[in-house]
Amino acid sequence: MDVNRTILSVKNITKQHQTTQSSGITDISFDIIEGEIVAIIGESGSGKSTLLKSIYGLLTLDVGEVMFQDKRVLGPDEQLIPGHKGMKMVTQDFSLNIYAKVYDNIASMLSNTDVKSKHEKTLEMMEHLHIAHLSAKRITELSGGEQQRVAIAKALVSDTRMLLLDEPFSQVDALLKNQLRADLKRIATDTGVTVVLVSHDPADGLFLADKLLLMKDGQLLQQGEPRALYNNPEHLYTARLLGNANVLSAADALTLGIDTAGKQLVFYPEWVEFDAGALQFTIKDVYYKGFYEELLLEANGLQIRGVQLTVGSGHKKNDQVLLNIGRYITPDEIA
Ligand SMILES: Nc1ncnc2c1ncn2[C@@H]1O[C@H](COP(=O)(O)OP(=O)(O)OP(=O)(O)O)[C@@H](O)[C@H]1O
Repeated sequence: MDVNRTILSVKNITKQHQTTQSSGITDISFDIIEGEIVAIIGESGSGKSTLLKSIYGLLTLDVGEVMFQDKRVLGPDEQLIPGHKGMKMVTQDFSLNIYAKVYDNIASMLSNTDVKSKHEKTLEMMEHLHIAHLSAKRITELSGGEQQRVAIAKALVSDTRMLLLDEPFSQVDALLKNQLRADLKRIATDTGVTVVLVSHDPADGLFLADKLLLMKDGQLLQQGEPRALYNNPEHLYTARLLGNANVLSAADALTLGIDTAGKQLVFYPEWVEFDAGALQFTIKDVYYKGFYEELLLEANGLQIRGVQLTVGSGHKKNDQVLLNIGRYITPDEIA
């Protein structure tokens, strides 16, 4: 039997920062199941970091509570070292001792009462993170990606059940990013640890997460499994954040023969069928992207962006093409 055990429960939490404008997070509630990877995503200033810090016990909440393994997470006014010992947060600066060796950075998290077990656990964690070969290197000798693995190993070695990651891929280039995303997924599966990460790049969430939490203006706008949210966004914000959504007004939709009953028409470029249907568009521009081309299409001043074709499909600038908007949604208008 599949037993889904809640490891974290966020109950109606509100935290307003002391500024003249309203800022922070308002009345947020959700549960996280043990072993899940959860990504908190949203535009800049939407409250992602405030939420992560609240979960970790770094902020004194105005209202509500965070329960980790059925115990309330205490805030900074209640205990000197915030949080809970089963949770660890890895921040963007990694907080490593840069002069110490990789091994010592990780081992320093364990007590000396059982030196043999300390050594074994450190070795085991380095194996898990694929950094055993770096054991004797100093942090200053490592790349950004390697430092990140050491930081995660350090966070996980002391029986951590939940890993909180603040923008884990912000320090690495695009090539390494895919590798690190895949690594993080593997590590979570191998160790069974629950991961909560904050990212300004929704692609991280789509790639990695079992569950997305979409923040907007300090509120939890939508939550759910990435594929479900991508395919059925309740709000325009969700479609814009997760995909390269095209948005047309109801009046513009009508000119294309689509009656949206006054709502905006939203569709991803991959929902547009090419050389099909009866909508005649002009190719206004072709953007070369390597193994594919992206088109800018226009009809009567209406533009459709992001439709992709494989290179060599034969379509070029100023060609007339027929399109069919094979699928669209008319989500609620939270911009
Ligand atoms: N310590 C603070 N004092 C005052 N206001 C704050 C503080 N921290 C955050 N805020 C404000 O609270 C709101 C949410 O900020 P937060 O950092 O949580 O958002 P975010 O989604 O993580 O943003 P970003 O992606 O830019 O890091 C913003 O309006 C921000 O200016």
